[in-house]
Amino acid sequence: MKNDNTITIQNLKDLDLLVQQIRRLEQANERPEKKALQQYMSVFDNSGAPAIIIENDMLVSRANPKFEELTGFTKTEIEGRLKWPQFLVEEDRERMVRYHTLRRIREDKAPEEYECTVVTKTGQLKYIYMKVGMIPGTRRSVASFTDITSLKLTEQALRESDRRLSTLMGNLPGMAYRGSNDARRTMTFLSQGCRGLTGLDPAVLTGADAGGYADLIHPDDRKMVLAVIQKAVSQRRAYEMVYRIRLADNDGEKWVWEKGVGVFSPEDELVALEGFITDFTDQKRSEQALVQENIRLRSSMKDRYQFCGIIGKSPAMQQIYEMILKAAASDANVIIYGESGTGKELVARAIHDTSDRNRRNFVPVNCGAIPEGLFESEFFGYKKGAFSGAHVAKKGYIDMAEGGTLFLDEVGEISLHMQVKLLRAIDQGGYTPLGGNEVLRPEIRIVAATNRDLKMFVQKGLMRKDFFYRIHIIPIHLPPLRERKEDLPLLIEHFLKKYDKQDHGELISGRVLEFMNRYEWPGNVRELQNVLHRYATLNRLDLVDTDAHEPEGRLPDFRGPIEEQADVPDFRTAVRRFEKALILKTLEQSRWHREAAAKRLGLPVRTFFRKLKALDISSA
Ligand SMILES: Nc1ncnc2c1ncn2[C@@H]1O[C@H](COP(=O)(O)OP(=O)(O)OP(=O)(O)O)[C@@H](O)[C@H]1O
Repeated sequence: MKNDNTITIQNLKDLDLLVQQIRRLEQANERPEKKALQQYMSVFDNSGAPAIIIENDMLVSRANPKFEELTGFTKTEIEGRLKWPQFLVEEDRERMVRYHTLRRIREDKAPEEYECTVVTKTGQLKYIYMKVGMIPGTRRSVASFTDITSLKLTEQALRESDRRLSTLMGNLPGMAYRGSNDARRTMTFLSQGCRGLTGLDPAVLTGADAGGYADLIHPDDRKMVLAVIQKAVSQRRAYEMVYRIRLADNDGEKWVWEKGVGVFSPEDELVALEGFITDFTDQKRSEQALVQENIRLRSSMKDRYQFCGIIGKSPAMQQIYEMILKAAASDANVIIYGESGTGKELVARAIHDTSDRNRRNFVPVNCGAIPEGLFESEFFGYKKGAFSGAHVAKKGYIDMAEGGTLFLDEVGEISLHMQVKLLRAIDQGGYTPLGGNEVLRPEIRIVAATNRDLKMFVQKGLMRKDFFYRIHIIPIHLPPLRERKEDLPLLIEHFLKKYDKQDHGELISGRVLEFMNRYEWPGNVRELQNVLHRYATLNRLDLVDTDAHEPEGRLPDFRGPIEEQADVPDFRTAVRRFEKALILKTLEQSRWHREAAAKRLGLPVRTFFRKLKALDISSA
């Protein structure tokens, strides 16, 4: 505090200084001169905080303008007329009188600072925080106030909303939580719903030496739960999952549904996880019952001639349908063996579509078409700027398949080096997108496919044993078309219906059908599909005869497209038709082995696959 007239008491600290100053003058035995006193009184009056001087008999002898403002009484109404307790609510009076008396017996006996409630002239209540000190050598005290009404009201509103929230949470059919992001899932708060859900009192799980919530999670689900949380938190998004918990006292288990989110500080540090967990047992049980019922119904269906878009009613295909349903009901990895064109991808899709992953992605990857150098970026993705040319971040296949199915077609083409990386990614180790630093732990199911003998690959050292055993859990062997000729009529009918706008179906004579029946179908269903597609669009039936004898009247052979297409409208169309015919012919010669066809044409595998797509051959 400075010693001039411009000084004001801005707050309680200034009041302290004022009292100390008076005390010093007293101690120095220098009676404050009239002028100095006047100065102090002026400071008192100009104080930014309400202040009063209280006499021994509790009469207020001086009040500053701020106090007038606070209470609505004027100086004339207050000074020498009103006693301090008269400004207080009934409940506070006794306490204030006690402090007042104590302070005069021994100053340090009474608290210096406290809260009380003042009643204004109009009867309004004001919450105040006050500080009181004795004026040395006198029986007077000086009190200064801070109006904390709005603070108190906010506090009350907060308490009320807290109360309402906890009533609400207490009555919810589940438990709300706040906890740390650690492997034990330490909880700092659990709503009362904890008892109903887990059989445990919230205090048991939140106390200082409580075991973490992770202990309640079923051991088979724990890894998945932690991985889902880590992944969501690292991507700043909410997590949601269904898993099992074990109940207290070995009282069985429950399925629960959890949804939560990471809470971040303004400095962007993860401070907690908050969310909600609710009983999901009934829903899960009815879902499981439905899947079982589905399996039962489907298994009991006799003579199924098609399943999830797969055509075939041979006993071999019936067995495949059973296998698909069994694989769909489990979460284990699947490997599909079969020659090219037997429908391995169709089977993989059917497993995905009938499993409870069907709301997430099915991501097909042709491992044979990815050059070694691009493998990592294709599978793991990359961040923007990870390498020159990475102008935008790109998701990898693994991330795209999160929660769903990753279909690894031609899995035998994956190099040993990449097998290690993939294995680590899908097991505990996780993976990091190129140019990134967070470790992602995927939750995917792998369905792989191959037309090679993978056991032989392992023996020859072309496939790692651990990788093989990781993917070879449920094997499905798709029979080639020549071993299920009884499916031919159904397939022919199906494809002609699909492609034939002019209804050539009737034009396929008995002799041609017979020929088709004897034909070996090296390209399996894909070849049959392409032959019929061409037949429907070009009115030509091309088959490369192997051992079968052609029917009388010969099927038309492959002919040069230019002579045949005399009505070519332009150069580009002509080139396109030529390319298509050439590729089809080469595919036939390579028994529909696409890599072999690419090699024969001297094209890089990727380019060849692009062409197949552009010319609509792969989907034909
Ligand atoms: N049983 C079937 N019913 C209907 N269409 C089928 C059937 N089998 C295969 N197809 C069709 O044949 C084509 C090839 O099938 P798919 O791609 O699933 O075979 P694949 O075994 O994965 O072949 P590849 O090993 O060459 O990748 C697809 O267009 C598919 O729709």
